[in-house]
Amino acid sequence: MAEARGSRIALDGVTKSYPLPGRRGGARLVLDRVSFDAAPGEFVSVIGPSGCGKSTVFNILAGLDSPDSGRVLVGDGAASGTPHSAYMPQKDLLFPWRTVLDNTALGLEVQGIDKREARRRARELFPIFGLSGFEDARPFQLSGGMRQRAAMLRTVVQDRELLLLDEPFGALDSLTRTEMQDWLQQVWQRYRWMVLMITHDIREAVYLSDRVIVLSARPATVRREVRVDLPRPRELSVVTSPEFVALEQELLEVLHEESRRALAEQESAPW
Ligand SMILES: Nc1ncnc2c1ncn2[C@@H]1O[C@H](COP(=O)(O)OP(=O)(O)OP(=O)(O)O)[C@@H](O)[C@H]1O
Repeated sequence: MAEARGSRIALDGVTKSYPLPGRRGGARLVLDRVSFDAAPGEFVSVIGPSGCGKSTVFNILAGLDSPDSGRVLVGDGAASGTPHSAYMPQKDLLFPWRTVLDNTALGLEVQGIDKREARRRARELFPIFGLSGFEDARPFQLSGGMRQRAAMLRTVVQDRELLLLDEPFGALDSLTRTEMQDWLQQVWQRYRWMVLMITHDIREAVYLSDRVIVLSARPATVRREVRVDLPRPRELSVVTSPEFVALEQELLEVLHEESRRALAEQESAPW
């Protein structure tokens, strides 16, 4: 098992508003003093009602957006200009005209790494990501699970301290999804990346994570943090253990409560 490396990354009192769409003036508060962290080698999931601000949190962590107030901390200091995270968005965004290898090397090329070197580094990971033999294939020749693994390889190969996975398995059928969760659990165990993952699937969050963070209805605040102390490696059958079911139940109750609040809020102020 790899040694966990890197620095703790934290959101410290992050607040963010966006202008109201189609209205002159006025703003919608999306994040309200959100604070949480991830430690090197830790797998943390973020769940919350639809539209509560999860992707906004990721955009801020990835440096794609900036907070109105509050900070992103890396170690003990405020994040500098260098990106510390690699972001895997909801859609796999593989370019259809590029081979799988060229797609997976793209993130490194964008960083300015020589094309041959970028391909060499990406190619090395193909066996781990179950993609050997598909280096020269085009994305349409891959199954849904393989496409997601290719998108994840492109993210991991960038060798950043933090991986941001935004619903990585959201578009997959349930069997493929379970296989991918099992696979990710095994590779994570080997590499011990620091991961923040957005998911709508509580079972997936508990199965994969060391900690689950529940965001409230918008404006998002941290509503609950739950530690998952189930021993690793986790068999798929762990989902039926009483400890697992109790955690799932606790999270389900909080999430339902927040989803109901989000719905009520939307009915009273649909903008
Ligand atoms: N660039 C933007 N400009 C204006 N409003 C935005 C912008 N980005 C997000 N929002 C608004 O902020 C709120 C939170 O959006 P966000 O995508 O972060 O939620 P989410 O929790 O990731 O949603 P979902 O679970 O549906 O993916 C939404 O009301 C959205 O319309």
